[in-house]
Amino acid sequence: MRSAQGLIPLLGRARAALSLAWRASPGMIVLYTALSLVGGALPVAAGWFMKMILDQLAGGAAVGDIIALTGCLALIGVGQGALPHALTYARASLERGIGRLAQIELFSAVNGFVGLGPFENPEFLDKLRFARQSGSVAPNQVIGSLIGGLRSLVTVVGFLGSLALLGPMMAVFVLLFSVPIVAAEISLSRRRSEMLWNIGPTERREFFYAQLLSSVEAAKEVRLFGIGDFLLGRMRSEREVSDRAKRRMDIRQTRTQFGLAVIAGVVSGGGLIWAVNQSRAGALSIGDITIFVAAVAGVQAALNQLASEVGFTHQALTLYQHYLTVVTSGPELPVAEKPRELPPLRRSIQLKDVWFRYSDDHPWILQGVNLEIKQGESLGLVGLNGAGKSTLVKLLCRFYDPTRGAILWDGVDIRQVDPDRLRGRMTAVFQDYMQYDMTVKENIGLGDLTALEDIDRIKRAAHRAGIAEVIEGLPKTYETLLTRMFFAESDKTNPETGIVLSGGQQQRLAVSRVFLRDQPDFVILDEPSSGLDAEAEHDIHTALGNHRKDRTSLLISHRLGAVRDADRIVVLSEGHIVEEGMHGDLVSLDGEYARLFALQASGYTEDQSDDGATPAGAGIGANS
Ligand SMILES: Nc1ncnc2c1ncn2[C@@H]1O[C@H](COP(=O)(O)OP(=O)(O)OP(=O)(O)O)[C@@H](O)[C@H]1O
Repeated sequence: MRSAQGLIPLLGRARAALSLAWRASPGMIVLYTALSLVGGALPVAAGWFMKMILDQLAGGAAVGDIIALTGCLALIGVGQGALPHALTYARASLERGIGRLAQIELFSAVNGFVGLGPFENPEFLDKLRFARQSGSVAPNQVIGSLIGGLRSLVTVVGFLGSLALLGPMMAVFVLLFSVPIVAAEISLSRRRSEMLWNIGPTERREFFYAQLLSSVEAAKEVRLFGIGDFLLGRMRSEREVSDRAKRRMDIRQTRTQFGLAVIAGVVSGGGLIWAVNQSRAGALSIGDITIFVAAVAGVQAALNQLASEVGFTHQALTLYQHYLTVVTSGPELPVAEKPRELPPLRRSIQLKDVWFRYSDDHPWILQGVNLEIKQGESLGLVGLNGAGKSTLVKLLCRFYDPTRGAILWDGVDIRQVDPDRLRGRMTAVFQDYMQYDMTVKENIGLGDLTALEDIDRIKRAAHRAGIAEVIEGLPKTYETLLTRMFFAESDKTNPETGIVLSGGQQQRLAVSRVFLRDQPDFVILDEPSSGLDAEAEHDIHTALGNHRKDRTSLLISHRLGAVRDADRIVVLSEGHIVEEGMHGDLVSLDGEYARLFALQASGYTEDQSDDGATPAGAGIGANS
């Protein structure tokens, strides 16, 4: 486990957890503390009143005196009965407040990441999982333990004081008994935290298989290839691995706690023998024995409670490290303190000797790429799978920074610009575009929040993406929910509660987000038409072509016909630019592009002459 385990870091985390709890709900903390302190004093008071009643009875006191004492004891009993409910209410309110604030702070921090690095890093994803679990658990645990500890302390001090009056050695003996309990609980919690971290990857894999078995995306292949049992087997064996680790931990814990229970029994039994002997010798009254028994039991229960709270707190604080790491990490990419202005693009976007790899352990994806995209130019980018095209897009959007080299916007390094301003000047359809489980209107409106409520702009964008007609036919047109996830029991059979679009329709919706941004300086289209039928692809490329006209654009497509009308085409291979020029130049060059183009063209021209191959499908969106 990588998190520091020393006392100082733990105290630092405890302070941070308490600070969060205080910011979340100061009033409830005060109420909860007050109720807890009263709750801690009540058992001691009950013990003393019981002792006094018994001593009065044994001494033949007046009935009136005994009734008054009994009345007080009854009142204490009422308090003891009612208090747990008040405590539960206060605790639940406190937990809700802490949970809400922890969630907001965590997701604000996640939202503050500039790029994609953390989201594509498995170690970070593990941290995030623990952070989500521990973000509210630790502050709740610390505040609960602290107040519960105070309450136990009141009980322990009260009873120890009583014990000290009766037999000072017994008080010392019972107190010493607490040391091994607390030490054992801390050791157990440390081991449990380590175990939880170690089984993180196993649990992630188990979760992955469970997702595959239940997700609609995977259901087709799972059934067609008959891999359900195979995945089930893998999920089960991952589960068995994590369960074995947890069982080992449970056995260790049970063994330790059994040992402690034996010691507790010996202490109580020894104490009782001592008290009975003292009573026979006339040194203790019946009432003294009562309070002695209550004190030993009360101190042991309070110490046990205290020790397990310390153990839980230790474990929660160990995992809380992940929460603090996430919320305090700040942006993962450097953000300029005084960002430079980013006026509309006038000259070019330039990649200067750009090298990139995802981490030091990964291979180079881009190797010394030099590329200038002139203002107003449409650039086509082609290359085989894995050549680095989408990676280059990620750098242009500043989802990552180049490992070496720079990307310049009119000569300004994009690292010196506010990332939001940079992205505000672009628009994009990504290869792995999103469909949001929201209404049609929102799905389009998210392309430009200023248009979220501007139905005319949204309709225009839908129209240009060729999806308007489909939307008009939906039960609630632009207000139709594009998911069946949120239906209520009462309307689950009502189609108006949500529909599912086809893959191509979803892609058109993603394209309409591009059309919503009226004046983007730079348009990125990474396989914008991969899921469309031939006619739709033609329509979309024509519309996108118009949208790109006079704008700087980058179009990535494996269908070379779609990029052939670009002003310039660049061929990327294994992280290098290997060819560039216009379609005709590249075909004449007879290199990689010509080879790929001929390969695609042959699929359409089998029964035509070989010369002048113009693939019908490959020519979609072209000037041909
Ligand atoms: N987050 C990541 N971490 C590590 N490696 C990655 C990551 N994303 C992509 N890669 C690797 O980078 C290389 C280039 O991937 P990229 O997606 O840029 O290629 P591409 O040219 O867009 O391919 P395709 O045509 O298949 O979309 C691939 O080898 C891929 O495995």
